[in-house]
Amino acid sequence: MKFPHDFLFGAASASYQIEGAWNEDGKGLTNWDVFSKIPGKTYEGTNGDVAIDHYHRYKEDIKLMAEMGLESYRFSISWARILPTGDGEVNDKGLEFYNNVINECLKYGIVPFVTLYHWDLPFTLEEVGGWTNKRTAEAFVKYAEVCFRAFGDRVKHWITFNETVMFCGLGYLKGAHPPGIQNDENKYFQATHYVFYAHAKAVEVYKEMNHYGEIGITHVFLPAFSVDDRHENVLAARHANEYETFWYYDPILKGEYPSYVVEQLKEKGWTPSWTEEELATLKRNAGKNDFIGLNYYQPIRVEKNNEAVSSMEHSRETSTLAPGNPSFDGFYRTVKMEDKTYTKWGWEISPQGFLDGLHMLKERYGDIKMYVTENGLGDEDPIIEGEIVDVPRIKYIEEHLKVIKRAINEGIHLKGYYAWSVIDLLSWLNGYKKQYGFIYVDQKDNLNRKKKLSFHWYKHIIETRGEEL
Ligand SMILES: C[C@@]1(C(=O)O)OC[C@H]2O[C@@H](O)[C@H](O)[C@@H](O)[C@H]2O1
Repeated sequence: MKFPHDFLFGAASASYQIEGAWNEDGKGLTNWDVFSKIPGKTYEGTNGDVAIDHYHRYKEDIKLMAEMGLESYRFSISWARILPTGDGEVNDKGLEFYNNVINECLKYGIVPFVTLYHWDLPFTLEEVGGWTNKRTAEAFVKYAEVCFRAFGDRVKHWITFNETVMFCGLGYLKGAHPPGIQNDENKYFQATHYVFYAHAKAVEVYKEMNHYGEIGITHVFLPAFSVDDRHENVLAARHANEYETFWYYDPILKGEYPSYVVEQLKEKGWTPSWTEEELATLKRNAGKNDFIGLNYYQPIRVEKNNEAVSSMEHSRETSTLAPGNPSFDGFYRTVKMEDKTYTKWGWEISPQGFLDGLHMLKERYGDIKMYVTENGLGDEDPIIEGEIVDVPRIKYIEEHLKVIKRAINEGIHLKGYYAWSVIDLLSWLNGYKKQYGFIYVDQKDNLNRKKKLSFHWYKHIIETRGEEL
């Protein structure tokens, strides 16, 4: 049986990780341009100054996507190319670049799926408190409106934010991402609230413009499961799902925060300084969301944590979701289990965990449309006689596509799959240690592109609409 005719087979990227041209054509400084140059922050001091030079090679890259038969390309716009100071004057060269990228996609019949914010914040806004300052939320709405007006005639699929838990959690709890603050729960929850408020306002603006496209938000989807049936561990899994999933999806889809978390924030003094107007904005716009995007890589297996957790020191490695760490509030810890399979970076490989998690979402949020906006294998790809033989990636994606087909048959409203990533790109903290792409980029030879084995495999899957899966 094939995937439905309206199911989109896509792949994804992000501006800071592919574009380079960090200071070209009027682009403003971003938080990542600054943070990545602080000694010790990234592996071997890698940064996005050049990345894979997509800014100058986008035509070659999109042509390769067309050769793969890609139906849709998810990419992000760098806010600082459009509004270099965050909320000041528009930079026409920035508009020009993304108009060119969009038109190049459409030339090949590739559907552009645009993320407005994939972690690269104009530095002028970071300097005044970033997402803990309501000015950033208001600036985002202005930026979103500029993009809707400039590109909305051709872009009909919009994602406001990518993985809020990552840029807020790593920015204010683990300190591994800008602004590099550790263990500040008040700033963390405040930042997430202003992001949700900015999202709701952007949805409201978009719908008022009657572009007849669709808009949503993308979250990390990290379903938590207890390691066993012991009551305290079942409670730990519930706690993890409340803080890592419902805190993120409820304000978007229900227009209110999960009471389980709200009550505990009050007890701990971590309640954001939200206003009635902001909460009313969430409520008023919840029903206008067209979809949610799920970035699924793995589930987490949790147990109650009974050891005291002082303010944790974090490293690049502990900040990348590998199991074995206590939660920020010390309530639970993630566990690596003997009977599970893991990547080289300790991420569990669990298509079944995805299916179980999807049913959890359907139970809580009903029939909301969903896209898998990221899924893929970060690996050190085997190179044999000059060919990139990334069989592990093929197997990983194949197993997840099989489960997605099954989920659709079980009534889950899934309408597309975007592999992370379309092309090898810069990892925020890990440089080029692991690759994710269908297209290889030779860091040792002029960033030359080369089709991997998975490129040809995915081309076949798209052509046959996954009939054999
Ligand atoms: C931490 C990490 C990684 O490098 O493995 O997770 C998977 C993927 O998630 C994306 O949202 C990030 O933009 C991209 O850089 C990747 O980041």
